[in-house]
Amino acid sequence: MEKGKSNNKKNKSSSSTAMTVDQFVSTMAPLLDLEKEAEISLSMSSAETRSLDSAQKKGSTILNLKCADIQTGLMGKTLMELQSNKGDILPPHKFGTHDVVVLKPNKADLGSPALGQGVVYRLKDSSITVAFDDVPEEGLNNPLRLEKLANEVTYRRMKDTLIQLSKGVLKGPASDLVPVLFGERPPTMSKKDVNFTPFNRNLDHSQKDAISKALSSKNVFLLHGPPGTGKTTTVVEIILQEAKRGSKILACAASNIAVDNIVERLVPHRVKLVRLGHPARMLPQVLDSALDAQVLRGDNSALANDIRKEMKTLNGKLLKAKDRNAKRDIRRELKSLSKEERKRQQLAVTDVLKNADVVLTTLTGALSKKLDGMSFDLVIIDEAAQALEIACWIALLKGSRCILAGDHLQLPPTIQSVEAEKKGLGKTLFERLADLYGDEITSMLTVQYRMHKLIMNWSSGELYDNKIEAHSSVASHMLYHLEDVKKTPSTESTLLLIDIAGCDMEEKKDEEDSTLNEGEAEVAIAHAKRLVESGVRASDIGLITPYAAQVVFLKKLKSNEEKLKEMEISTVDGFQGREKEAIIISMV
Ligand SMILES: Nc1ncnc2c1ncn2[C@@H]1O[C@H](COP(=O)(O)OP(=O)(O)OP(=O)(O)O)[C@@H](O)[C@H]1O
Repeated sequence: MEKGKSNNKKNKSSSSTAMTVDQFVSTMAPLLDLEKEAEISLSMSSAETRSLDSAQKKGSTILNLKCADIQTGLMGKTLMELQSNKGDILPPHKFGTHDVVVLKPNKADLGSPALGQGVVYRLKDSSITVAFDDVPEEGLNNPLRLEKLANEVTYRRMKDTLIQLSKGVLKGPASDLVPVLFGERPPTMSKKDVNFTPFNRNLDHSQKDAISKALSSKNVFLLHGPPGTGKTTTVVEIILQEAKRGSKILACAASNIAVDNIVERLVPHRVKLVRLGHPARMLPQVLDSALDAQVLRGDNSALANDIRKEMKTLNGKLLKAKDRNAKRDIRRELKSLSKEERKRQQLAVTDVLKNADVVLTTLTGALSKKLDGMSFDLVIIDEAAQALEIACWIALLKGSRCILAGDHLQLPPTIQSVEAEKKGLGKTLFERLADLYGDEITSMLTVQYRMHKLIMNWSSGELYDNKIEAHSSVASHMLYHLEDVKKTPSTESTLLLIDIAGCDMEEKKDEEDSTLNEGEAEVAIAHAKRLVESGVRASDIGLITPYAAQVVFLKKLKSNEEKLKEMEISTVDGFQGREKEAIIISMV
């Protein structure tokens, strides 16, 4: 690390980015309200949405669906698959997995009651699967519609956290951490280098350095991970080392998928962990680690079950009893059993959480009542540069030390309200701390395992001071090195630019004011076909674009191409953190 540079950075920024707790709370509270309003106006509940058709055009409603399949699974939830009554693919929409939705009769009035409320579990071009807690009982044989709800719970939770921060956190687990994160007290590191024996034998030098520094940090550490440099790999090793030291850890990320990614990589190491959250939001392979699943396996759950059986017998007796005194006695017994049952259920949850060395959840999930009163030795946040600072505080208030992993030079969190964004809602804690303390608390990973060096060189030069090197496994990797791929003009270039200027391919706007270019979309699909014809598997190709309207149009073109069925199409944001052998970008 360059010392001089770190000091520079610190001096420059302490004045420009230091912020007191009070300033933070008073700036953020109104911005959160703006953001909430913007999100509500995007959803169905908006007063501006006067008709169902306009709601469908906005993408917040999908009309005219049929129930194609119902299954039970997922810890007692009902999974319902819905398809369009009108054709093979769903109309353009803005539903995403994990969104909260309501199911209604297709033609029911805007404000009419729902048949059921659930969480989007799976999305395909032709169907959408929703997980309901209870099966909607009637109306499923008629046409249906789905409406997207604004996620008000998340805002309430963030507001609660601001209130907690504003009340002062002199007591509580984070009392020593807060002053450091607001620049009132300097961060500290243990004097001695921490040596460790890695669980992962493949760690590179920059990963090992970062881990050692993370383990010696006493209050805050930033793990800066440029694309493909093994940030999550490093986070997993830090968690394992900390668990080995006896720390109780809360590990979070902004998105469910990022949390599951960590769970998946921890499970083989048999560390005692629990994943908190709605099972419909988890990857199938981590469900075994879910709190719900572990609670069901616990002794107290078995006891609660026995009590429920006993109550059932007693209820039967109560129905048959004639004598008033006997009835009174049974009722009394039922009441005490019911209390005992509730207690056992709560204990079952507490047992699992107390027993775990690592608790994993999304940032907003960390405000779950189940974690009330619990404190952690360490809070680790992955994807921290994509999370709102307020969301980070939900987790941070539960711990005395924190490690944030991310890359503030990649995409920031998505913000709906232009005004809130301008006024600073999107400035992340990661960025603020990087400005405030710089190299003093940061390690950057410098070996990347994703890209050919020619692709990497641009970002390394522009953003990372030319410090990134490509690992030998990828440095010269070409598409035609893949099994069964032929050397053709499409597979022998590392980076291919196709200029469509002057080709009569004009941009246009869709009803939502999103931009698309149909001609360019055809060029992109044609290139994907050439790659597949050269032997590249469609599932190894990702087609990304900055505009939602272009995604919709590309998907429409793809639906006519059998060979491209397994190719993923997504917005750029939606793809961040993923990897494919070949990426086609439609810039529009
Ligand atoms: N030391 C290593 N040796 C070999 N492969 C590695 C090493 N570290 C990471 N990788 C590989 O590099 C890829 C990216 O790793 P990981 O998912 O941890 O990166 P990341 O930095 O979190 O990614 P993103 O850029 O999406 O944030 C993975 O395929 C991983 O297995």
